[in-house]
Amino acid sequence: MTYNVAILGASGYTGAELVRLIATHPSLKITGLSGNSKAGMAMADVFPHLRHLDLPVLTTIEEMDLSAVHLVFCALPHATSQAVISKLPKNLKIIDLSADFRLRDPADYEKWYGKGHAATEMQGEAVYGLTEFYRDQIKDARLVAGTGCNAATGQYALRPLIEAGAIDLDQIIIDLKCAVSGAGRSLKENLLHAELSEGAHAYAAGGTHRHLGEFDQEFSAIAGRPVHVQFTPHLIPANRGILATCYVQGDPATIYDTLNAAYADEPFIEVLPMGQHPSIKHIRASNFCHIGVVADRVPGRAILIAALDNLTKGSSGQALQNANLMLGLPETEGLMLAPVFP
Ligand SMILES: NC(=O)C1=CN([C@@H]2O[C@H](COP(=O)(O)OP(=O)(O)OC[C@H]3O[C@@H](n4cnc5c(N)ncnc54)[C@H](OP(=O)(O)O)[C@@H]3O)[C@@H](O)[C@H]2O)C=CC1
Ligand SMILES: CC(=O)N[C@@H](CCC(=O)OP(=O)(O)O)C(=O)O
Repeated sequence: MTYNVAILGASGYTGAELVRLIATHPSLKITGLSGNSKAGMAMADVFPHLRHLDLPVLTTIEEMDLSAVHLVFCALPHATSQAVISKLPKNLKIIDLSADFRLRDPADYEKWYGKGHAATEMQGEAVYGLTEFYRDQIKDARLVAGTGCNAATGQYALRPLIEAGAIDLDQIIIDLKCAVSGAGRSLKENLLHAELSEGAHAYAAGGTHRHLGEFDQEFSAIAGRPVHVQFTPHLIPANRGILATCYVQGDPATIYDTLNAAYADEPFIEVLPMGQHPSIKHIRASNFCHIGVVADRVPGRAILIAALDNLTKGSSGQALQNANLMLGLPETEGLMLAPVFP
């Protein structure tokens, strides 16, 4: 059977990445693509790298015919997303890539996003989209909330360790580097080539980045008590990729064994041999996440390094993995592409 899918926000980076991945998916057909300022344009004119594909023209969301669509990917900015999703037909399966349905508590949403949520009843219904940890719920979900890309990277390194009680919960530091496509395709001064290239800077230091809402929600739920990690992201002059270096207190060998056991059967999570360092070059444009464990020179301390592609495992690849589950398809379908190297 072929399932029809529509992509809202197809003229953005994650939307285009969804098109790239779905183009060779054996069971999905793209029947609708939306843009906002780009509505009315051909995808080939917005994204020349997709020129070889026979794709629908970008329309507005209002113009889109969803009557024969099985699943919608919503790759819109947060806040816009909740307004759009709350009006979609109730029979549609939806994967939201924005932040709008990641936080289960409306008060948390308001705290981290500075505005009340307009569809609080749907917040409770949404399943958090970190596939490896919510697989069974995702299979039966109508609405799945794709994770933040930074939040996903840190969680892959740390979740099994918190679950196993293998690290000190009050001494977790996540030092993360994010490539520029993480900020989306809209024009921002600090993303201009002249200001970005040869540079690197921290942002949202001091515990203000909104992905802390996801870390707090998820880590505290696993631990059964509040967990407040220290987290500072940095913008780096790369196009795609996230590298999270996490400093923890715990026995390195136990940490390594715990991660290895947790991910032994996971098709997309690779724990590297002890002591090896992941690189964003090794997961580029793929759905893989690499995790390295290094023992510190001081006993009882370890460094975890996780790398994934923000546009693939951090958003659109994750979304496709979840779509496969929601539609009863093999979870890895369309996603086993090797990373692009060099
Ligand atoms: N980039 C990343 O690495 C990640 C992004 N996300 C989240 O995914 C979502 C999409 O991100 P990304 O693709 O990077 O964003 P982009 O800025 O690249 O794209 C945004 C898309 O939304 C459309 N859009 C903007 N405003 C409106 C509106 N008012 N009504 C309808 N459509 C609108 C744009 O249309 P047009 O261009 O035609 O105006 C475009 O298609 C965001 O919520 C983001 O936070 C999540 C994880 C990672
Ligand atoms: C470089 C850069 O700006 N990166 C973004 C990553 C955004 C992301 O994961 O998406 P959401 O906005 O959907 O949470 C950031 O750190 O905010």
